Amino acid sequence: MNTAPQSDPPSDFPAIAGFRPSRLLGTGSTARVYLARDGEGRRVALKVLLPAEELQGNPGAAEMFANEVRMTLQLRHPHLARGYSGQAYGEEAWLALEYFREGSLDTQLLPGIPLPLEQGVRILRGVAAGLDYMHGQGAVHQDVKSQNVYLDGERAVLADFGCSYMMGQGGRAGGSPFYMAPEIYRGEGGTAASDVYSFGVLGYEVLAGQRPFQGESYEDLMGEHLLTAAPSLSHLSPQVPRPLARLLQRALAKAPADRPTLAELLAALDEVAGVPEPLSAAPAAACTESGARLGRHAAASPLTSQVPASQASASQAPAPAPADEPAAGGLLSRWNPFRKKSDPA
Ligand SMILES: Nc1ncnc2c1ncn2[C@@H]1O[C@H](COP(=O)(O)OP(=O)(O)OP(=O)(O)O)[C@@H](O)[C@H]1O
Repeated sequence: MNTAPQSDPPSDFPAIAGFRPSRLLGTGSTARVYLARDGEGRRVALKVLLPAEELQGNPGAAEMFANEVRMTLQLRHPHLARGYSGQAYGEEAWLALEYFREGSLDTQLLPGIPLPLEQGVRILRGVAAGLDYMHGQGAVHQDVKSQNVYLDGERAVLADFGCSYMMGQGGRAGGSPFYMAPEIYRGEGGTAASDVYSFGVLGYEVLAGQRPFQGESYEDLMGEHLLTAAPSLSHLSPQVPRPLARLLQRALAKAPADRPTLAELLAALDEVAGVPEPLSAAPAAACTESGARLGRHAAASPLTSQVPASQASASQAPAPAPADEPAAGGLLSRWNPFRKKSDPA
């Protein structure tokens, strides 16, 4: 049942046919995000490309947004943000996706304070499962970070596919400086192993309450990611079982080939979680196909091509019934001073 108030939305809100925006959730580097009701009365996060005058310092923004629309509508997994519909191109490009009322993980993290082990492991398992699915589809995420992980009760969901691409089709290297693998700093293309590296940084953030490298500028961080060995996670956070701590530390190996696979990481996380049916082995509820793996980190060739804009704007999918809107709220304001996406290539 549509319980949306019938009053008109404020006039400075976008007029996207079929949606009633009610408030601004936030503004990113490419889009403004509104809480809105769609035609079925469900709550959605409605992402709308920023107007051209606001994108002038960011020439690749429209392309990045188009990419995000296509990838979000294409990928289907319980631990990836669900896209409902969108329009990839044009000045009024937009994307309607699953709304996460609890907000993103970064707002729940306090510097220096790890999450309780059980909660941290649950979050990491979810992210690893979503990422593993992406890799199986031939895609790389390229921007795994706590700001792009959303929480929905016990479910952790990886979102924001603006930097993602299908490896078979090529794309630009990118990411966020606290999380970027050495090869990305060197301007090489991102691979599944680069995502594993970013996942390792996320692992430290969640389980140790701090990122492994803390530089205060882009250059400092580049030096640390390229040259400094990651601190021991067991030392930083003795409550993390040794095998998992060692694996997460190995995810930060400078050479991509020395990093563990997501399957190895998932198995270690499953072990700590003590799950009877490992998430690593569970079928992805919403997936129709799965990809064969090529080598340790390589993804299969893409099983599906990117959704063309014409299809993207028509794509619709059923969604869970929305819960009541809560008071949004995290414990902290954003913890990442380096918000700009970089493209060192
Ligand atoms: N699906 C969602 N559910 C709830 N809130 C969301 C959702 N998507 C985005 N938001 C909110 O909107 C803000 C802007 O999101 P967006 O993804 O555009 O940018 P970002 O990830 O914060 O930054 P950047 O685009 O620079 O990476 C987020 O910080 C978050 O507060």
